[in-house]
Amino acid sequence: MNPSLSKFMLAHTPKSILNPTPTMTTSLPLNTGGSIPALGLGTWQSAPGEVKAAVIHAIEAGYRHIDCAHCYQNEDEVGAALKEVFERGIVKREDVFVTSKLWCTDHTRVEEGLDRSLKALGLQYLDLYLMHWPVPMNPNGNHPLFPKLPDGSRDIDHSLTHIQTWQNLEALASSSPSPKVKAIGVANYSVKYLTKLLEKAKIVPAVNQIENHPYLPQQEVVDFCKEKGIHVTAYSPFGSTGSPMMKEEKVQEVAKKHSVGAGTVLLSYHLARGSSVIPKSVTPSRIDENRKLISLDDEDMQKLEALHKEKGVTRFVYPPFGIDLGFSDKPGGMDLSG
Ligand SMILES: NC(=O)C1=CN([C@@H]2O[C@H](COP(=O)(O)OP(=O)(O)OC[C@H]3O[C@@H](n4cnc5c(N)ncnc54)[C@H](OP(=O)(O)O)[C@@H]3O)[C@@H](O)[C@H]2O)C=CC1
Ligand SMILES: O=C[C@H](O)[C@@H](O)[C@@H](O)[C@H](O)C(=O)O
Repeated sequence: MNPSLSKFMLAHTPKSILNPTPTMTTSLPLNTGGSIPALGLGTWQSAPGEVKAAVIHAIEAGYRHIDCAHCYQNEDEVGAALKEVFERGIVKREDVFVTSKLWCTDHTRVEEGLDRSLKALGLQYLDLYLMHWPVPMNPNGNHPLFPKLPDGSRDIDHSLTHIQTWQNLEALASSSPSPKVKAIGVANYSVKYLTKLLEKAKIVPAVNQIENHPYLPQQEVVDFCKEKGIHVTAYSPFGSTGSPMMKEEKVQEVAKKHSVGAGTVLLSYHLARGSSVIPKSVTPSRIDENRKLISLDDEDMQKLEALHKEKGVTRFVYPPFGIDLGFSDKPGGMDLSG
């Protein structure tokens, strides 16, 4: 085609055609050659007794991505839900993207941690296995998940670093003949920790799952991940428990402009940035509502991107590890970056 004609057509093509409206099953590429569905169901703090119904409802409603973790203490119920949807023929195993995470007390026994999650979930393989935090904790402490020292602080295991944990995950991902994980990644990694990891890594993490919303855009992490080919998944998109971000005035203004709910704006913000997003709900009507995504325009994004400067950076999820994880909004603590 004549180059000036193609330039003209590009300039006059509606933006909606160039950037089609994302849908919940829009697939985003991973550096493994695979892909991840743009929207997943979160399961943290989804109580046993509620999470099975939530997962079944989500799959029936079209979700194809479930975010789990051993630490959530509900993987057996998620597994029961998956068993049911597979048996009822609603979806096949290969049509659902299942993520789980290696908990901090399992850094010295990654295969055991993985096998425990696979057993609870009733699966032969995971689509993605993440290191939940770059912080090893005592595997033989006074609590299986949250061991503490007598002074009440978290019982950190200083016998290994997150880099050794990553090397053990790499071995799992490259085991033959068929690895039990299709992809490995990390969560809660700052640029500082990622830089140290990449110096030694043979496999670049497929994903970095981080807290992300307009009060905590983490632009430096998102940009760094993009440069290194690491996909970002945004967690706590509504500001976690009680969804405080939904009340934000500017979010509501954007929602009103597009005649959608505040949740749609908060989820669509990540799609506009090339990230996937994993809202949690155990409420059927909200699980349905959270499927809706739209294309936000530059004006909307500018408004949302200015929010953390106007209101201050706010991080809703920051466990008391006592460790400096390299995030500029949370200085202090021991440096374990290696
Ligand atoms: N890697 C990590 O360290 C972390 C990962 N995650 C993952 O991300 C997921 C999402 O983050 P999470 O912290 O749970 O919080 P979210 O930001 O997803 O918010 C969840 C809260 O919002 C409510 N909610 C959901 N949808 C709506 C709606 N449409 N209208 C009003 N309220 C709504 C939920 O209530 P209800 O359920 O009662 O409907 C719940 O109280 C987690 O579940 C987990 O899978 C989260 C934190 C850390
Ligand atoms: O994924 C969710 C969060 O990371 C959660 O697992 C942690 O915040 C945990 O409750 C902790 O206290 O360390």
